[in-house]
Amino acid sequence: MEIIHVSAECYPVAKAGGLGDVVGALPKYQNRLGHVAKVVMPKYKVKFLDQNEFELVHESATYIGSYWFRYHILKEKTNKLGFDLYLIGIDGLTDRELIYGYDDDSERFLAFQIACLHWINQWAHVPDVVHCHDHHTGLIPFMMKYSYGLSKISGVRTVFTIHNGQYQGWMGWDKKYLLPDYDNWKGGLLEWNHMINPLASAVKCSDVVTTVSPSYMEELRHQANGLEKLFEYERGKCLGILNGIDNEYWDPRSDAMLNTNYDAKSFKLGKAANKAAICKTFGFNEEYPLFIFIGRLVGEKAAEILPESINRAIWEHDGKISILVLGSGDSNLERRLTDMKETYKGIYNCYIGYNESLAHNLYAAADFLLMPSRVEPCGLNQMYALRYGTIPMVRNTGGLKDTVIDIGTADFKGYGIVFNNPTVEDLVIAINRAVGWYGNNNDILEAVIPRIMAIDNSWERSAKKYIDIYK
Ligand SMILES: Nc1ncnc2c1ncn2[C@@H]1O[C@H](COP(=O)(O)OP(=O)(O)O[C@H]2O[C@H](CO)[C@@H](O)[C@H](O)[C@H]2O)[C@@H](O)[C@H]1O
Repeated sequence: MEIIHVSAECYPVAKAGGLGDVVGALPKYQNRLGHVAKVVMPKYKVKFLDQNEFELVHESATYIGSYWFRYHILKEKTNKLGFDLYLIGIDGLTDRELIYGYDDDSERFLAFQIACLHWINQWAHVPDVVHCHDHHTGLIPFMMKYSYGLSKISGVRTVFTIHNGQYQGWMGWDKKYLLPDYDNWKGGLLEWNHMINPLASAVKCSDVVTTVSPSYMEELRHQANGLEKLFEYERGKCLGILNGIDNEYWDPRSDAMLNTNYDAKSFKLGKAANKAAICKTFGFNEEYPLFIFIGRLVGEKAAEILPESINRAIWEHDGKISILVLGSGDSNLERRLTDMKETYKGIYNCYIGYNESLAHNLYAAADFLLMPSRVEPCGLNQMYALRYGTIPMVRNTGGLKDTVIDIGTADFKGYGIVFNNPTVEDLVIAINRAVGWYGNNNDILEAVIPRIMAIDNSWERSAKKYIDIYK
């Protein structure tokens, strides 16, 4: 089967979060199952472009509204990612340093989607499946089915995966004229609540809609930033498939970014060495339990409860804990987290920004990972933490619910700390449990760590499930 993944992110080319991880791994595992999975994404101004070799495979021009634009397609030459990677370059629109955050993001991603389909429509053959990810590619299923100029691919099956249903790509109807001419009777399929809503349109027009965990699929029927009724109505074609992780890339035995590599046998020394290095860098006491938070500093991650929770936890434990935050997002929150560094020198620290290598070292060094998420479609951090022998502390929601079992349940088969509300109270109580565990029950911790490191959350199983739905 030939599968075309279309996405705004793909690690290691360009990543802002978990979407990049998934699109950088899933196609590789699908290829190993004997299929031909390819990735098409915008050509941003990123280091990956300069550090790798590409060949020009296509050049053409088409319209966005009445504006005629040229585009070109580069293919990475060596297949080093385990799949064919195609970058669509549109001068003035895709060639930016950041993936998102520009005033003309709607036009940028719309032009990317139009160019992508314009290209595929010119192939001598048609692919079996076009698999779109998140709202940046959400207008593709509609355009494939109803744009007059794309009739050659109108019968190709489409799958749409929701990694984050909070962002929907809303745009006003004034932008309707930017889409290639389509059957006007079908215009309602673009709309939700008087706006063009790419995510809603993809849910309506795709053959199958997936979310990245079964629990999140359930939750969307009750909480979907305005689309609850749509998910209820379309439930027949929606299903949740839990994300996997790339076990080869996220492997403490061979991870080249780590200070010290280790496995389930040498974890005690290995994690201690990594912890010592991080404690030295951030000025912490190695004796105390190290808590980390990694992620976007936004409401979905309940990041705004961090400052008060950190305050409270530090006071309750008399400063005998270490807490490190790695993330970026809301600028007020960034400032608050930065200001607190001075007050809690040696106890709390933060790194505001994106740092892939630091993230790897933190998963390896920490004792506990904090994930109080308000909404978590799947969550990869908790799975990386498990793989690196770090105990996840998660709110009971979405994919976190599907991947972490509380240590206090299920005949001691659990391995994490689970709490119910994204509140300061619940997070501090969870931290109290963790500190108690760390101080008094070190034997239990030592028994749990090799067990969590052996949990298989790899992509193999989920990659097969996607193939089944394509079939
Ligand atoms: N400042 C920083 N520096 C370095 N690395 C950082 C970082 N901030 C985040 N990361 C990394 O980005 C990834 C975050 O992935 P998540 O899946 O936890 O969240 P995200 O909300 O981005 O993804 C969305 O899509 C994914 C994929 O489907 C879902 O799992 C998730 O629930 C959904 O919200 C991890 O690899 C993490 O290490």
